[in-house]
Amino acid sequence: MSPSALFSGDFSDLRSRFLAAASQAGASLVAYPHPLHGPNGEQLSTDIAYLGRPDAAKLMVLISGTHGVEGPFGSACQTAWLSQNAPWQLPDDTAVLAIHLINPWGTAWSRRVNEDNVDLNRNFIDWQKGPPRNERYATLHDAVVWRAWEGPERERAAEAYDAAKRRFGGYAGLAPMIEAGQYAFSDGLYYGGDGPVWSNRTLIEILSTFARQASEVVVFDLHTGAGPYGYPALLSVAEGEHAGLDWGRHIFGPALSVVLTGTDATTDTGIAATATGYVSAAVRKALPKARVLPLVVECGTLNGETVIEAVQADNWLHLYGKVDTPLGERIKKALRAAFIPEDEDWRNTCLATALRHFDRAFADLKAVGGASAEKPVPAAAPVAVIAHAETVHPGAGERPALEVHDLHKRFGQLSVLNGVSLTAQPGEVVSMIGSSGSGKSTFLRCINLLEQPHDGRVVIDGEEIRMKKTPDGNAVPADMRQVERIRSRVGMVFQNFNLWPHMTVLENIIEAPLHVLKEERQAAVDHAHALLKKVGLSEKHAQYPGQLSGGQQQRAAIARTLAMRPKLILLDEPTSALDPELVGEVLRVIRQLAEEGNTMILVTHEMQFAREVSHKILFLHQGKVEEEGAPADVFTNPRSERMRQFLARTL
Ligand SMILES: Nc1ncnc2c1ncn2[C@@H]1O[C@H](COP(=O)(O)OP(=O)(O)OP(=O)(O)O)[C@@H](O)[C@H]1O
Repeated sequence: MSPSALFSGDFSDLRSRFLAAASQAGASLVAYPHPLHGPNGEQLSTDIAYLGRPDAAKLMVLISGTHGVEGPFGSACQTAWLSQNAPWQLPDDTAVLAIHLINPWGTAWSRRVNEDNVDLNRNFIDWQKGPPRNERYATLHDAVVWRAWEGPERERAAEAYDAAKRRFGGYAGLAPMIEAGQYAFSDGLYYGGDGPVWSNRTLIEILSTFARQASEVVVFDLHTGAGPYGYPALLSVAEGEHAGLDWGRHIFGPALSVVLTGTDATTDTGIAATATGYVSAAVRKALPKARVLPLVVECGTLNGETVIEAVQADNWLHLYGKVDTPLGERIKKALRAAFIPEDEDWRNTCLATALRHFDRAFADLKAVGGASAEKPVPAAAPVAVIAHAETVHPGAGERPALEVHDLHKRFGQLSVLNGVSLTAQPGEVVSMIGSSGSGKSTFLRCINLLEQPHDGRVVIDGEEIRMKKTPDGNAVPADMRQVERIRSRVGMVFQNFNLWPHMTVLENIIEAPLHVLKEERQAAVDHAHALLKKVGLSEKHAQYPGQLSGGQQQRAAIARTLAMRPKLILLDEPTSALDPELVGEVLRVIRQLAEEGNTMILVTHEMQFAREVSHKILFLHQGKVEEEGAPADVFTNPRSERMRQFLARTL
């Protein structure tokens, strides 16, 4: 395989090449499954390969995919270096840890950010202290984030952008303000998040498992997209001087550029010296006793303004556009080209330079304190899979969270459900899609008996709702106490929020826990505050629903649902009553619930979101399941003509 071919293919190709090279090298492999899947329905994970003794004091770490779409470069470097040095010989005191695609979602979906629109390299801040403020970005936000691809709003944004460029000395003056990262606009560029994201938590877990023993550590974080085209730069990014930087200067001399970051710091390397929250900071913080040399290989591609335009367009596409359209495909292609050019020379140069840096650093690492004898690497343990508590894959072998068999419902003469069945395993997200009037909402309402089905069975968490027949042949619940009990385990989020207008947000949330679950008041209040923090509404607890935006009301409604600790959450078009700019904040909360392993049945018209977040899609047509399956199958290869027509209308 030619070196440049190591860059090609999708997430699964990169992953299988890395795993093959790592096993050939004799590495122990561990997979950290990501809670979401890729565009082809593939299971996503961050994989690690560890070569050497577990107690090795000297450790070389290679990280790829911090910015998802840049992943193919880092992956190619890892795969090539592991293959090039096979069969591996290592001294007893030296080990290698390759962390493959730390933001696997971003690589799989070709996004620079992660599943929460977060720039991972701005997320490693000290969250105890709270995020820094970026007032300058706030003044630019409306100029770089627009809701419509064309039209007056986009034109106004373009004018504002040009005016800002004139005011701040061109794009070069603007870039440090935008790229510094910001923590106030979750739909914005270089958003650092509102807490540690999955990739952040996973990296820290990996380091504390595999690097804790090491006292001398070299870390390479592999990037593209900044600096001159095809000219890989070697950088070390730090908030201040430390021993690792001197070590780096000693190894690389003038080939290493040290970038000291700070609010008004500058650099000519193409990366943002104004930013905080870099991986480099995280590694040093995670390994406080070690001497750490954090290095970045940064391969320049297109000029900075073209790169940021590609990122901006992708941000629009993800928030307001549709990926599966000619425009969507054009935007994705431009984004990929801005980070991984289809250019054999660029690829070969970047790869060869990175491998040289690895070799040089590794030679010095082995020599620290005197080189020990090299020996063949011992046989590796088989692949292990670490399932985080929060990412446990929907449960095989457990009883289903929900089973619905052959559900029928009529309104007068109108047959709305004509035998709908559905099974959801614990932790699964099932999305119901279909035209208006196809019966989706009615189906949800029948599950918790807000509507009474005429026939069929509903089993929730193993308990079947007992029904009896009336003299006219209809089915009604046999035991209303059972219905109440089961209902208390099923949360429902409505299109129109349904908050009590005369109660504050906090009172809305504690109402049912106090009266239905009989929780102690203080416990209910504490839980409510924790939930408000989770949905980003800590400040709003004393406000009344009428004082909140639609998106905030819906997030409060979600917190109220969660307060009942539901086994199953039903969401009935939770974003369709919202203005477009408020949809994203609610989808992000729902996505977080999915990542945390909540079982959810979601009725939605947000196709891209359904595709990304669901394990299963059900397409209803005239009260029947017309098509069902994994999102990648249903959206990419619809079997029925009706589904094809529906997608053509909605995508
Ligand atoms: N309470 C009711 N009484 C009479 N007809 C009803 C009632 N609720 C729903 N319907 C009818 O049942 C059909 C299915 O409605 P339902 O709301 O389940 O569809 P849907 O697929 O959720 O549509 P949408 O996407 O527009 O919300 C529609 O024709 C609707 O008018």
